[in-house]
Formats: sequence, structure tokens, C-alpha cells
Amino acid sequence: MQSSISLSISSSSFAPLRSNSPIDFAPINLRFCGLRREALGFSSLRRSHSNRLHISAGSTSRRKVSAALSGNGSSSKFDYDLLIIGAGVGGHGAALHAVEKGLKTAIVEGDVVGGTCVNRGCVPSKALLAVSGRMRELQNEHHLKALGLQVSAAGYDRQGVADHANNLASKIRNNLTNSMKALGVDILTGVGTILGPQKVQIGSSDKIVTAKDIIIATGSVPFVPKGIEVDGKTVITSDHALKLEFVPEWIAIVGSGYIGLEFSDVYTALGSEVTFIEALDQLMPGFDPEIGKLAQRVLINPRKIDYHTGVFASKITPAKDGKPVTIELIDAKTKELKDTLEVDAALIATGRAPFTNGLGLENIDVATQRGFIPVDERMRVIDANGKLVPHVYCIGDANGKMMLAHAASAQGISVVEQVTGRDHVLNHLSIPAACFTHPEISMVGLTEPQAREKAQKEGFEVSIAKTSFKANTKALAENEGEGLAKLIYRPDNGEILGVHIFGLHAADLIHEASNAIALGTRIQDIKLAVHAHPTLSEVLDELFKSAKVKAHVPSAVSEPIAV
Ligand SMILES: Cc1cc2nc3c(=O)[nH]c(=O)nc-3n(C[C@H](O)[C@H](O)[C@H](O)COP(=O)(O)OP(=O)(O)OC[C@H]3O[C@@H](n4cnc5c(N)ncnc54)[C@H](O)[C@@H]3O)c2cc1C
Ligand SMILES: NC(=O)c1ccc[n+]([C@@H]2O[C@H](COP(=O)([O-])OP(=O)(O)OC[C@H]3O[C@@H](n4cnc5c(N)ncnc54)[C@H](O)[C@@H]3O)[C@@H](O)[C@H]2O)c1
Repeated sequence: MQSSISLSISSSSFAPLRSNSPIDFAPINLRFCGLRREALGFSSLRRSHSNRLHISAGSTSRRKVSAALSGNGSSSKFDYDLLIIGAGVGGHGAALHAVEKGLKTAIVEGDVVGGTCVNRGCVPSKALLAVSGRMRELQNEHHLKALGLQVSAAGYDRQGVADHANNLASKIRNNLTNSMKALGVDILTGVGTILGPQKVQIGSSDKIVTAKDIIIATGSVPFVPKGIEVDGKTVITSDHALKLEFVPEWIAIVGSGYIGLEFSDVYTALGSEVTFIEALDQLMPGFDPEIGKLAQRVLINPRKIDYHTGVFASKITPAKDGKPVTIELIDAKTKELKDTLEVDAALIATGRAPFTNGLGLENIDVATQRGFIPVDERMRVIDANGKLVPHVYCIGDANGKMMLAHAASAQGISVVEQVTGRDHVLNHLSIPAACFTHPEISMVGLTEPQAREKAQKEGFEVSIAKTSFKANTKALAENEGEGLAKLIYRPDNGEILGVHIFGLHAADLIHEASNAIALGTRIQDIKLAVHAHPTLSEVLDELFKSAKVKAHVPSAVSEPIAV
């Protein structure tokens, strides 16, 4: 979900690629890379004096088989069947699938493997959120009392919390690196620059690699609006905040999207007071409005959080010489100065800018749109004249379709399906999203206003069903009855248009709905599915059962066979 306000992206907001840091050896987490040990065909791993990972014979022979199996017959003419620029989660997902499909694959990385998600995003932020969840619970006397528990005052060690986030990122980074090496993906270190069709330069050297197909997966960096001076200490982006170098007494968070909301959960649990500054008229503008309202009632109002909406942070000056951080707020519409705040720190969470400069796009005649690389529904790159650039694809944050880790990876898998001969179009409306606050928020498909707009244009009716966590035994046993699930659907044919959940483990619960949308399952069929009792999944069971579908229209899926 992107905000609807238009933002101009300044080239100064692009962070330079950092130099490669050595990667420690760690056991491969095979479950993480979605592959079983037997499937890899290797027996042991060892490390040489030069610190490089060597793979024993099983893996080497797999590489030879891969090249021979290459369906596109490109191995002799090109160095690789597939070259991926950027080893974030998008690139990693594409690389693993490419190997599975028998492609000779290389991935180019100019910084550290894992990209934003692993090093500066999903992974360390979820480690901090795991801590904030526990702190919140331990500090909630009322909640503990209701369970009959007595706990003395909860406290934390800032460095210990920061280490937990950092250690987790290192662990997952090693897992990602090792999973690719074990499967025979060549990891090429250096910045990739496209020199022309099917040709990429690696680093500043004259190392040039050719590939039949190229996937650009270069991701994004924090977007910092003009007028905001980031010093990395008192005025920070998520890149800095994730290191948790200090916990300010009072922090202003500019932007109340995913990053702002998740960090408000962390900071308030660790004792900070938060002031939100949001350009649009309401907090959390990207969420379904009803869910947003409930989230505000639970996640904002009872906490030490105040907010200014309908204002831009037009100028932010870092703390210096004993003076606090100052923030000038201007009215989003009239642009008049409305207020000046003085706080201990400011976190800039105003979206992300694509990282596409210096990529050599001019060499394939591609003009970016606000930095994003234009693509069609198959992630094929579109040139300045509106034509498809043969053999070049772009996935993940760099194309701006949906800035989520699993979306990047799914787009990569979709591209590999296409280059290996199976047409595939990813349904972005089936991709779930989640905000990992306490409790969590999750969603898939359309919000209610989006569904109503579509219905008006296309001439169908929209119905809404809702269930409360208060009616769920498991939620009540956990003393976590505050929650709502909302279904937006077509009563004429039972199509699921959107599902939104606010409540305990909402991020895990959404997948029944997202899989149903992806597979074309209709409500009249899914409502017959059986759920274990007592589980939170019964929230969705109740939700589907409470929907009123007028006629039985068969699903896209085949009728099950009774046994
Ligand atoms: C604080 C935070 C929390 C987040 N939490 C979540 C979450 O919980 N769930 C979720 O789904 N998403 C989350 N995201 C979003 C998620 O991190 C991104 O959507 C995801 O990382 C995008 O993956 P990507 O592969 O497109 O790009 P990236 O992960 O950004 O990777 C791109 C890689 O390309 C490399 N690169 C760039 N240019 C070149 C070049 N020319 N040559 C070689 N290498 C290059 C970069 O160094 C980088 O390693 C979060 C983001 C942030 C900032
Ligand atoms: N749990 C997750 O999946 C997760 C977590 C963190 C980040 N992410 C991804 O990272 C991306 C970036 O997250 P984000 O929270 O920075 O962006 P966002 O687009 O979610 O929210 C940015 C918010 O900042 C506001 N804004 C923009 N400029 C402003 C200004 N000058 N003053 C005041 N308000 C302003 C916007 O109106 C919007 O509400 C998102 O697209 C999201 O997909 C995902």
C-alpha cells in the first residue's frame, strides 16, 4: 500500500553501497531456504584457508546437470542462463527457484547479501518487536492479574536488545548466503552495471558477464523529504533506528505507515513518548478505515502517543550544542507554518525510494518513473518508448508494485517460471501484508472503499461480514479478546475481495484468506473447511460462515472427492 500523496525523490536520498563485510560460516538452515537436505544432493561443506565456502562433489555435479538441463539452450553462448542484480530477498527467491528449474545462475551484490529485509528491515525490526511484545505484556498489570500472574517490574538492557536484532540479522544473512552457495548459485561481489542487452559489468573492474536473462532486484533505500537533515544520531531513518543506539525520552515519528507504526510499538514499550506527524488527514492512511480506527483505539490512544495529522514536517534540524531537535510543521494544504516542535529525536518514516541510479539503465534505453523501473504485469522492463526490453526483468522494491519482502520473492519466482517456458502472472491482490504491532494488523486484497469503487465501476454488489476475537475461545483463554476480522465479498458469487484482521497473531491468520484468493476459492466452499478447536483460526472460520452468498457458483478449484 503506497500513500496517495506524490513525493519527489531527490538523488541525495540514495545511500551509497557499503563495502562488503566478511561473512561468517554458519550451519545452513535448510528449512529457511525451503529445501530439504536430500533435494540438494550434497553431503558435506568445508571451508578453505581463503575463507571461501567449498561445496563437495554432490553440489558440483548438480551445477553440471543444471547447465545441461537448461531449457533455453543458452549455456554455451552466455556465461549464465540467469543473472540477478541484487541479493536481497527478491534476488534470493529468484535464484533458488532458478536453480530448481535447472538454470545456471549468478547473483551480483554490491553490499551485503540479504539486502534491506535481512540487514535493515523485516528481520531486525521483528527482533525488536519480539522484545516490545514481551515488555508490553510484562508491564500490563491488569492483563497479568486477569491470568492470575504476579511479575515484578519488567526492565530491559538496551544493548542486549540491540544485540538480539543484530545477531538475528547476521544469522539469517549467513543462512541466505550459504543456501545459495550450497545450490551452486555464483555470488559475484561488486556493483552491477548494465552495459547493454544481456551484458553486465561487475564492480569498477573490467569483469563483464553475459546472461540470457537478467533480473534487476536492486531494492530501495529510505526516502527523506527535502528540508529534513538526517544526522544518523538524533534525526534518523529506520536504518539507524534498528541499531537501537539509544532510546530517546521523546521521539517524533514522521509518517504513520508500516515503519512508523511498528517503531511506535517498539519505542513506547521501551519507555519513550511518541509524537506522530502524518501528512494525510488520518493516521495509518493505507489501512482499511475501519481497521485503522480500531488500531488507533488500541495501538495509539491508550499509549504515550500524540499526533499531528494533515501536516508536513517541512524542516527538521538535528540536536546540536545542547539544543533539541526542532521540527517545523506546515499545513499539508495551505503550506502555512502551523507549529514548531522540540523533541529528543526524530525518526523519518516517509516511505522508500527505489535504488536504481548508477545501474546503467540508459544503456538499454529505460527511463525510470520517480526512480522506479517501469514493468508490465510479468515484470518485463518497459523502455522509454513503451516497448518491452527483451530479456530484462525487474522485481521487488525497485519496480514499486508492492514494497514487501515476500512480494519481491514471489515476483522473482514468477519471472523464473516465464523464462523457463511457463507463462505466469502473479496476482498481487492475493499477496498478504502485515504490520507486526501488538496486536498485529494484516490484510489481503481490497479495502472497503477500494472494493466499493470497483463495484460501482463494474456493477456488482459488495457485502461485509465481521467477527470479533471476543467470540473466540483461544483468544479469550489468552486474555486477548480485542480484535476484529472483516471480510469484503461479492454476495452474488462468493468471491473474496478483501480480508482485514486486527488482533492476536493476525499476521499468521491472514494466509487462509490470501491462499483462497490466490487459488480462486469461493466463500461457499471455504466455509465447509474444518478448523481445529480451540484455535485462533476459528476467527476466520466464523468469518466465512457468517457471509451470505446468494447462489452457489462453483469455485475455480475442482470439487473435492469424498473419502
Ligand atoms: C524497517 C523495515 C521493516 C520492514 N519489514 C518488513 C516486513 O516485516 N515484511 C515485509 O514483507 N517487508 C518488510 N519490509 C520491506 C522489505 O524489506 C522490502 O520490501 C524488501 O527488502 C525488498 O526486497 P528487494 O529484494 O526488492 O530489495 P532489497 O532487499 O533492498 O535488496 C536489494 C539488494 O540489491 C543490492 N544492490 C542495489 N543496487 C545494486 C547494484 N547495482 N549492483 C549490485 N547490487 C545492488 C543492494 O545492496 C541490496 O542488497 C521492511 C522494510 C523496512 C525498511
Ligand atoms: N510489516 C511490513 O510488512 C513492513 C514494515 C516496514 C516497512 N514495510 C515496507 O516499507 C515501505 C516503507 O514504509 P514506510 O512506513 O516508510 O512508508 P509508508 O508508505 O507505509 O508510510 C509513509 C507515511 O508517511 C506519510 N508521509 C510522507 N511524507 C510525509 C511528510 N513529509 N510529513 C509527514 N508525513 C509524511 C505518508 O502519508 C504515509 O502515511 C512500505 O511500503 C512497506 O511496504 C513493510
